[in-house]
Amino acid sequence: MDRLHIKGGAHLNGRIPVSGAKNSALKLMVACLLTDQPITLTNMPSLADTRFLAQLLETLGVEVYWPKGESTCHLNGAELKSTIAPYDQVRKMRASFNVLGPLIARSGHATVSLPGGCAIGARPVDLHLQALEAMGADLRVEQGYVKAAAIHGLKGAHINFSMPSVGATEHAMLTATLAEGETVLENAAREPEIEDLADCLNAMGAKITGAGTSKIRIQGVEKLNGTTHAVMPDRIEAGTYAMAAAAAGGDVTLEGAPVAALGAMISKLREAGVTVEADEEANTLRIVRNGTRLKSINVSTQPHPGFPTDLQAQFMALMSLADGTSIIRETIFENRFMHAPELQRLGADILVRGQEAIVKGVPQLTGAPVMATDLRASVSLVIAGLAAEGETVVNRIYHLDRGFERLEEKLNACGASIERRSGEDE
Ligand SMILES: CC(=O)N[C@H]1[C@@H](OP(=O)(O)OP(=O)(O)OC[C@H]2O[C@@H](n3ccc(=O)[nH]c3=O)[C@H](O)[C@@H]2O)O[C@H](CO)[C@@H](O)[C@@H]1O
Ligand SMILES: C=C(OP(=O)(O)O)C(=O)O
Repeated sequence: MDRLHIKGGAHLNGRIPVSGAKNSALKLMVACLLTDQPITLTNMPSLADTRFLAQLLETLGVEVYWPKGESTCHLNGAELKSTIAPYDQVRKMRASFNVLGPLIARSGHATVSLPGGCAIGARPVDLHLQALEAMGADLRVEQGYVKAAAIHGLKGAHINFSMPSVGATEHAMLTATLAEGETVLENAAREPEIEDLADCLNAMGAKITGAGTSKIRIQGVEKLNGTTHAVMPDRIEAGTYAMAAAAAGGDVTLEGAPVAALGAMISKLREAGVTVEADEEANTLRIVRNGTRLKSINVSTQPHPGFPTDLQAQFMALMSLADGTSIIRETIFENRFMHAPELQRLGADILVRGQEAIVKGVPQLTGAPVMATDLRASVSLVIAGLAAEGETVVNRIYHLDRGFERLEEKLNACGASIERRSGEDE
């Protein structure tokens, strides 16, 4: 199993290019199931998750042409050969469950394993299933699989989500593009990745308005076409490197950053005393911290445009070095503080009480062996390791490889010292 050896203490200076967004790319890839014409996705991040989803799509009969090292992926779903998404290919990743609705829309039936993904809470799929049922799908859950059929086709529906779920909004939107008549999604999630998906679907001939607001309207069409679409830049990756620079100190410019999508994170970094120069036209974000100690501030995760849950762990790493006490509230997932005990191994002072973590900043962290427990938790340990004195070994980085493209290369180019080694955990 791979692990990272990080020699902490170096300031970060330089430029980091931001990759395409994992959470957007995955749903864009699923869109290829809705058409018999080719889809080309550019700015694709080559990650464990995107490569893994490509394999699931191949199982379903999609021809995938995506050579290693290339950021353009060609998907051709002209002839689907299966409507079964097996457990082994769905359990590792949340987004793969979103093939269910498109398969029903295209083929009239589907059997899809219940999903996995990061172990950060119960993560039910009731809202996905309610939306598909409202559109006329007949669903049964048997032996861990959702078995679905829509004998009379899918029909547009009025769906009022009880909470703004990103995955359920995207799943309903994908499915409704081919349903007969109008679908209205109320209390829809407003994450930027939803707009990116709507832009791609509209380029394929879908009729979607309101994506990015809490009310989305989808006028069903009979057929969708192929298209070429550039995956939006990864706001979580950009936010992560911004916090790495803030924690380690230095002067880092993120290139191709989705500045407008990062408003909440930028304000929190500024409140903490970090200099952030955001240029929306040039798509750059410059992060500077020289010498001054970080101020401790409170944060509560919220659906977009609030502070993203996917940046909470990274922010905790940062606050563990701040002057004073910070309260971090996680309101989206029930169990997303698994990084706290690992950060404590590096000397952080954190007390978890239910949905809150009370972080008393310490002047210095010290390197130690730690274990990655989920994707964003892993990268919070990298951030802490970069700022810590001595060597930190982050074990089980397969979690990290799900969502960060060329992480060591990007950080080492700015002066970090991170080495990947294989073998037993240390
Ligand atoms: C692959 C991907 O894009 N993953 C992102 C997506 O996950 P994902 O789409 O799984 O997250 P959701 O927005 O659906 O989850 C938000 C909340 O709704 C709850 N819920 C969700 C669906 C449902 O059917 N029933 C239900 O109760 C969840 O348990 C959670 O408490 O959005 C999350 C919240 O921004 C991010 O952390 C994930 O990185
Ligand atoms: C939690 C994440 O992914 P998933 O939803 O696939 O578990 C994530 O991207 O942080």
